[in-house]
Amino acid sequence: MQIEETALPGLLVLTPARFGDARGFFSESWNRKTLESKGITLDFVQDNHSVSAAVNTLRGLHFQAPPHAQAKLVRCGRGRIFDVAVDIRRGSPTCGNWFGLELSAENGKQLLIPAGFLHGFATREPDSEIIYKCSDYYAPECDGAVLWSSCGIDWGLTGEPVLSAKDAAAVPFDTFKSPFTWEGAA
Ligand SMILES: Cc1cn([C@H]2C[C@H](O)[C@@H](COP(=O)(O)OP(=O)(O)O[C@H]3O[C@H](C)C(=O)[C@H](O)[C@H]3O)O2)c(=O)[nH]c1=O
Repeated sequence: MQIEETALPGLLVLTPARFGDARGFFSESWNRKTLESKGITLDFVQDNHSVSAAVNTLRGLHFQAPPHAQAKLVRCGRGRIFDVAVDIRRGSPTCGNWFGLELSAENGKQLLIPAGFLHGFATREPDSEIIYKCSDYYAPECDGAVLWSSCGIDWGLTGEPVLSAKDAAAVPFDTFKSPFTWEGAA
C-alpha cells in the first residue's frame, strides 16, 4: 500500500499493491489493519456504488453535515473519473482549495477524503463506475451540495456536463456557509 499526502491536510492518495499473474491481478482494495498500521483509523459503515453512462457526467459537489459527516475512501471500479475534493474546514490553512486526480480501474488509485471536504467527480469514459466507503450512514437531512462550477475547479470536461437537477441548482461556493471547522484552529 503506497500512501501519498496532498497539499490539503488529511487528504491522501492510496495505491494498494497489485499481485499480477497470467490470469490478471489480485489486490486488497481495503484492509482496516493495514490502514490502522499507517495511523488511519476510520470506521467505515457503508459502501456506495454508482455507474454513470455518459462521458462528462458530473456528480457533486456533495457533503454530509455533522452529526453525520462522512469520510470517504473512493476508487474507480470501471472506466476513468476525475475525482475532486474541496477543503471546507473553516480555519484550515487550505480552506477553499481543491485537489483532483484521475482514478481508474487501470491505475487502482484511491482518494481518502476526511470529513470536512466537498466531494465530486466527472467521468472520462462511458459507463464509469465509482465505489466508495463511507464512515457514516446516509442521512438525507444532513445532505448538502455546492455548485460544481463555483469553486474554480478545472474539471477537464470535453463537453457540457451531465448533471442531476439537484446538482444544477446547488448553492454557489461564495454564498455557502460551511458547517465544518479546522480541528487545529486556535
Ligand atoms: C448518497 C446516497 C443516495 N441515496 C439515494 C438518494 C437518491 O434517491 C439516489 C441518488 O442520490 P444522489 O443523486 O445524491 O446520488 P449522487 O449524485 O451519486 O451523490 C453522491 O455523489 C457524490 C459524488 C458523493 O460523494 C455522495 O456520496 C453522494 O452525494 O440514491 C441513498 O439511498 N444512499 C446514499 O448514501
